[in-house]
Amino acid sequence: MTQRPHYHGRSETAPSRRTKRADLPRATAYSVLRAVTEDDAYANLILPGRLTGARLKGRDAAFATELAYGTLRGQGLYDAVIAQCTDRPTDKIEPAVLDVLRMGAHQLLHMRVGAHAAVDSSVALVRENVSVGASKFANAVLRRISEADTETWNQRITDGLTGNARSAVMFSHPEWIVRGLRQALIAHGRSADELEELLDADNTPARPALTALPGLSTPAELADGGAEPGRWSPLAAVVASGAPGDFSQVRAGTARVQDEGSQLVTLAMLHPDTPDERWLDLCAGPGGKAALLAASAARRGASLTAVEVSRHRAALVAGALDPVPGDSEVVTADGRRIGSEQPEAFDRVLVDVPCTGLGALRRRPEARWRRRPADIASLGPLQRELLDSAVAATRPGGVIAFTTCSPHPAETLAVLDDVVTAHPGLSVLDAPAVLDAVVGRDVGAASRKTGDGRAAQLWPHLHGTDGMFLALLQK
Ligand SMILES: C[S@@+](CC[C@H](N)C(=O)[O-])C[C@H]1O[C@@H](n2cnc3c(N)ncnc32)[C@H](O)[C@@H]1O
Repeated sequence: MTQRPHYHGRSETAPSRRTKRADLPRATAYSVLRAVTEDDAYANLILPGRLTGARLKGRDAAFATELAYGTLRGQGLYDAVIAQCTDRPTDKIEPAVLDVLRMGAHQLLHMRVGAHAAVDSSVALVRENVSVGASKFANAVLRRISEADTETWNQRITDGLTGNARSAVMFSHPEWIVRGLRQALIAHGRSADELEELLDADNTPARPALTALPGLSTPAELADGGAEPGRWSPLAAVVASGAPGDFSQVRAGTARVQDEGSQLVTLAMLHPDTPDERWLDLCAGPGGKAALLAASAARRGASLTAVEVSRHRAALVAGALDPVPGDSEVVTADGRRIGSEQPEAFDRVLVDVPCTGLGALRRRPEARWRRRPADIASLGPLQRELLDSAVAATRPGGVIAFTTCSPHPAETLAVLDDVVTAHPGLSVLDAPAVLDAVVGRDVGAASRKTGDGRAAQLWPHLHGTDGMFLALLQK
């Protein structure tokens, strides 16, 4: 059994004093957990506003962030621990109390918070937000958790478990996702021995990466503001401390928060040789890749059409394109219709299909608990129809980039195989070689061979990026 803890806090030091009242960082993290549990909120969308609202900065903001995100990621593991400390099944514990217990367990087992501070502040949260009676229950459970160390708890909760079931508890993932990620490693030609490293990477907070939009800002300017160089993308800078909003370029929309994996797959579709007049982004919301495409199109004299079916997300795309000069339009429409409405009209087409997001779990702390196995099957037909539409919308000789932020073979290689079979005129380009050319060195992203080329797969545990999949097709 591995000895390491499986969570890595950005800030593991607590507001230090022993407390009988809930302090502001903990109360803020708790309010985020409640919104996620009660209102299906997305933690990464609401947390920045809650931090600002509570006027938390620096160390306190980092502590609240780690508390909220770490608790959400570790929920499965903490529920297994809590289940051993009470006769009450976790689904019979009042959710407002369970959120505090999970947050307390995170402090006790994976942050360097003293036991008294972790227990007392949690008990205060329950007393202030639920009831005195419930706070006594929380006190008893958390004291029991504090009586053993992390390693002892790891042994207790995995006792008798093997294989995927053990990895699921140990690394706090639903078992069906562990199974899917194991299948993904094997399908893309990697070893299943990497599985625990991959699960561990999902529990490791990612530092935000920025894209300097070509012609509008540069990585060097972002470095002047304190960012560090990116690892792969020629446009990347990494926020080493503080928040992305501290950069004037981010506030102006000339640099954007964007994972390096997303930067690379977007740059890759611009690499193959083909004329540049009209470009299409068929699934554009919220607009990260569209902004990079629009800035690049402006420099090549091309135009961009960004299609998005959701009105709300189309508005986000419009906001992302606003600071970018050049010829771009946002169309609120079903991308499945574009192929028949505008056949053979575009030179470069991006199809960044809706997917389970299993490659981006480290940046979406609660996503692993929201997704269901049925999502994979239900997204399959839409992914194929969007790709078919993209093929129809591409002019002969044009290039299509099929991307997902999931490595699951049912959402990547199986979709690619079906589309290549349905359109015998398509060639599969060597996407890993294109990524190598974009980066200027060996990226090591080769997946398996498909048709006359190869798809590429990036991995959180190998590349430190989201698990982006890329296939490049030429019509
Ligand atoms: C993975 S996201 C795209 C992310 C985007 N490319 C970016 O980098 O910011 C998939 C998007 O496809 C949109 N979508 C879903 N079904 C669609 C359809 N039938 N036509 C067009 N867009 C669709 C979703 O609303 C979602 O915004």
